[in-house]
Amino acid sequence: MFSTAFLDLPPFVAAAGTVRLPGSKSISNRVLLLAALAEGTTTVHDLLDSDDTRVMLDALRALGCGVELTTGSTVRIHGLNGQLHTPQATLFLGNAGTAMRPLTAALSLLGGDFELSGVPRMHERPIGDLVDALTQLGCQIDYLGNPGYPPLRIHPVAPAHLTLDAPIRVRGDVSSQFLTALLLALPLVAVRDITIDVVGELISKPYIEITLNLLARFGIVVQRDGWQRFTIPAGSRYRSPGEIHVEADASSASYFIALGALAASGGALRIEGVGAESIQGDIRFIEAARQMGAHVESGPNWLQVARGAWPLKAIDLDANHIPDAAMTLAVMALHADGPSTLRNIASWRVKETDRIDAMAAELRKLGAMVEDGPDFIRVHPLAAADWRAARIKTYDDHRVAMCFSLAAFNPAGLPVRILDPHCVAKTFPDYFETLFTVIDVPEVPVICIDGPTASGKGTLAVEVAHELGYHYLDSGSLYRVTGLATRRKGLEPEPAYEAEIAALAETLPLQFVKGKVLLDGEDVSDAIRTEAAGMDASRVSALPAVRAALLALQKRFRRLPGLVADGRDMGTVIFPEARLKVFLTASAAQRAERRHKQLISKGISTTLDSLRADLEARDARDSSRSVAPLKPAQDARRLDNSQLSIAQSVEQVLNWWQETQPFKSS
Ligand SMILES: O=C(O)C1=C[C@@H](OP(=O)(O)O)[C@@H](O)[C@H](O)C1
Ligand SMILES: C=C(OP(=O)(O)O)C(=O)O
Repeated sequence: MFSTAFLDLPPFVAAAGTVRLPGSKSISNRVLLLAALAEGTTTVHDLLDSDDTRVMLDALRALGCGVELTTGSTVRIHGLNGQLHTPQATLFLGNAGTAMRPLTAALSLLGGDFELSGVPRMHERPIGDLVDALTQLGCQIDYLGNPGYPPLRIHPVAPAHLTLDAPIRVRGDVSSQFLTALLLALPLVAVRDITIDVVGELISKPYIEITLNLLARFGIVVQRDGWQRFTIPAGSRYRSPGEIHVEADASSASYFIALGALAASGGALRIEGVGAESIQGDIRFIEAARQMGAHVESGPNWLQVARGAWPLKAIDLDANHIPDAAMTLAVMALHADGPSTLRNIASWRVKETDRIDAMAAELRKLGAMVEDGPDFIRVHPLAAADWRAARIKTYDDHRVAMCFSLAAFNPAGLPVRILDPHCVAKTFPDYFETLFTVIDVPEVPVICIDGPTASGKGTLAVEVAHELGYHYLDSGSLYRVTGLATRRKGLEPEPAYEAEIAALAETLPLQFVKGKVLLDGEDVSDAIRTEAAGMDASRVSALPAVRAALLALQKRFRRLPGLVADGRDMGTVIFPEARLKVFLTASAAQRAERRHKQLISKGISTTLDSLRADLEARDARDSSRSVAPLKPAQDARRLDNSQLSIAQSVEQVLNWWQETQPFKSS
């Protein structure tokens, strides 16, 4: 997951390959709650691991439910059998509607004292219609903030005091989750038939199908009269199915379906974990994508997508049945042959953010003309000349972030900046990493930081990489590791062994993991940092065959979303086309002092004078060697950090990087 302030996506040109998507949020949280209410143990396979499921799992644990995390994405839930072990809890439910609404209903009926709260936006998302329905039953719920919204306090009520004989009326026109919550919870008290009447036009209907389907898997067969009346038969009891598999998330699939529809070439994009037979209503996104021209094939638990019509065909769609996935259509609409309209989407206004406003504002930043109203959005196509490189605000809404990643696919070849990319953690923490496995870009960004020994380039490069979410290549350590591997093989770092050392370098089993350098899995970070190892590194790096062998290895580090490479010849030899090259220097006195401190802190004794003499000798050798001598690239920016703090150097490099980007501040 990217926890950076922003993530820059270079322009995409093609997409191909296979993605396996994480589990459905809607199924995961329903299954967790049902398993917790049921008798017996339920093993849940392929459970989504994200913010929304984490708050549900934490809540279940706080209620005394046994939650066993087994291998990978499998979780074992030991059901409460309708009996609370802990009838008192304060639960934080983040921004998970699928936790807040169903838990409110279940806890109101289970009897106990509970406080339910969430993130500030959750306290702006309505729950009044559900509370009204529960109050008709005799439940006691107080609003702790604004009436009609969380946070809530739930008081215990004896089952005998519940009024179950009259139909329970619930409004369905703000969120279907209120009806889902009642359907999931009422079997707890089904001593007689319990009827729910839906008032107003029910929205997001396919989510009710998911609820009914999963209730049936847990032994509860709800009788229904269309979308108006639902009856839970007397004597209904949750029975664990023992094992249950969670399908991949159909809404998450929409971003990859769209990508397949947009990508010009590169072959088809295969999506695994969900197919057209899914129980999730959002799978009907594929009908809309096909209508716009996408080629979508499907089989058991897979989809395959390729570009069909181009430009895409404009669409005019009542998108009430696919409220989440429909946002993706709004970005596809930029490539259509006319304006596209998504209708009947008023519920967008009460989700993670006001999604109609958010989509309209951010699409406009890209240059698009957008019309919007209380329950619709109309997006006009965007001509190549009108696209702008935008900084996309994400409003802590995972779907805004994921939708706008698709804007990196544009005919103007512009990058897109996604602010606060970590918001995808709500339902798809590794969204960007997954995206990067299937997209093709003309140029992966790279920043080179070269400079003499002990200039602080490693620290600077690590920090810059951290700020941008980029990969990091410590090329100096490649030579150090090669030097170490050379010694371990019993060879001298001399020209006489050049061929053997080059062969060794070519297949170096090297990884940089969390600031550590691993050689064949062994942490050699300290072993390669001794002065002797530095000398060996300098000697092997002067061997042309070794440099050639390490060249390909170094280039392989250049992966999305970008790379910060530090060394001596990153800008001159390895990545000469890099858009930003920094040549970092500091006075020999300063560098000797820093190195001295570093070694002392590691318990290695040395003197300042000898260090300075070594540094100067090494500088002379590195800048006079015939192969790739240490010198700034012609187009390098020089940074003397003798008088700068690390933070100031980082800021300077980031500012230079920013100057190479087309984003306007907006
Ligand atoms: O029941 C569910 O799992 C959901 C129902 C929908 O909400 P509304 O019914 O509020 O539209 C949907 O947007 C949400 O992401 C998940
Ligand atoms: C609306 C959404 O979430 P929630 O389950 O919190 O309602 C969503 O995931 O798009």
